[in-house]
Amino acid sequence: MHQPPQVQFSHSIPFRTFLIVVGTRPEVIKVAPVVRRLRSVSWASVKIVASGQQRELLGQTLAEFDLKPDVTISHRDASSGPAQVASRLIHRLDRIFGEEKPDCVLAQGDTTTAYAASVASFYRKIPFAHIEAGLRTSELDAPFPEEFHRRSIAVSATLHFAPTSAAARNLIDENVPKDSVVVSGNTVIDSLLEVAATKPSPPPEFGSRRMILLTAHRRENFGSKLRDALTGVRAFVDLTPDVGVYFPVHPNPNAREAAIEILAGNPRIHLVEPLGYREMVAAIQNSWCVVTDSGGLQEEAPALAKPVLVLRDLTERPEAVASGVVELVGTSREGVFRSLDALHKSPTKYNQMARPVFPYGDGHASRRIVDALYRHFSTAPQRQDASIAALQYAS
Ligand SMILES: CC(=O)N[C@H]1[C@@H](OP(=O)(O)OP(=O)(O)OC[C@H]2O[C@@H](n3ccc(=O)[nH]c3=O)[C@H](O)[C@@H]2O)O[C@H](CO)[C@@H](O)[C@@H]1O
Repeated sequence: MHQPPQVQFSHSIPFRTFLIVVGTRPEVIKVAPVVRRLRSVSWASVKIVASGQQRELLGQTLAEFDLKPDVTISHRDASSGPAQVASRLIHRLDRIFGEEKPDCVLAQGDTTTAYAASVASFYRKIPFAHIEAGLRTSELDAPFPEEFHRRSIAVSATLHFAPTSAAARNLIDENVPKDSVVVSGNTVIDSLLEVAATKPSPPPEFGSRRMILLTAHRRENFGSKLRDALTGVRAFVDLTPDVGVYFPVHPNPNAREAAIEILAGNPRIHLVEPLGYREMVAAIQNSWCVVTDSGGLQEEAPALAKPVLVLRDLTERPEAVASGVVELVGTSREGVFRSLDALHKSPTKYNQMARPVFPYGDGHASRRIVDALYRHFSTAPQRQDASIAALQYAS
């Protein structure tokens, strides 16, 4: 595996304090390696702020990665549209940033939490470092509201950690200063490879049947799109006796109701509660293929040599599509049925898609990120724009 260039820590830098803001399961999975690495260096301290955007999944995932939030934002108000969550969080984070006075705020991805953290940092003039920067679809509302969040974050961030060269190019095309962009790889591959190496056991339902690992919960698919897609999966499984489905169902009621209504009642379809990350990695490793609208699974499954059918028309992760191991199949019932059937009927097609490819990283993204933070803070005075050489790496 390619090793990233080592930064020579030839002189010490003043001690720096970082706040990492997380709100959802995938953010924890993706920031955990960065937190661990920042905690292993002598020049930094890091605190975790839990935004509570996803309450149960956030707590479970933090515990699984042995992380405890230093500050937890509790929500008494139950209203949960993106506007309410964003406005509450900007207000609360502003107070926290004012009290903590960190040298830098970090957040990952494109959630309302990451967006609110970037806005609150901007108002406080605190440098903001964005992990998983530069992902883009061509449409501002797909995915909704994540595409808007990530484009907005790019406007004010000081450092942009792009997972791929294409993501870095997207940023530069939007006039983000080149020297503030670092191609780091995606930290999800750090977490994935670490967990996969421990060889977690597959869920008992897997047996010897070909298992489709299914996840579906994107806001823009709720309603008829999700129902159509699940109907396509159901029709395929009803007609194909050697195939089963394993579906960890997201707690969102829109996802849950559709899953139960359309998929319950076939003994080869297993609807289960959300999995811990170890169980999830085992489920990917032992699946026949992955059918999903998730972003993270499009990154993880190719690294574990599993074909992915994506229940969307667009993706901000085109690299694995270009490699031929991920296919965008949309959400129509015929399209989903046809794609599963083609994969089942053609061993050649299956084998072409079941290859390990690593377009999103090599497992060393967190090291590149912490090295880049070191470079930035060893040269830049506090609270000033970044000047950092773009690190390129061969994936
Ligand atoms: C399409 C899109 O905009 N997706 C964004 C969304 O993530 P994303 O769509 O990946 O969010 P998901 O909730 O699907 O989470 C995926 C992650 O959770 C794991 N998993 C999933 C199910 C389960 O039962 N147990 C479990 O551990 C998966 O292996 C994966 O690592 O927020 C992320 C964090 O900001 C961003 O990086 C993504 O760009």
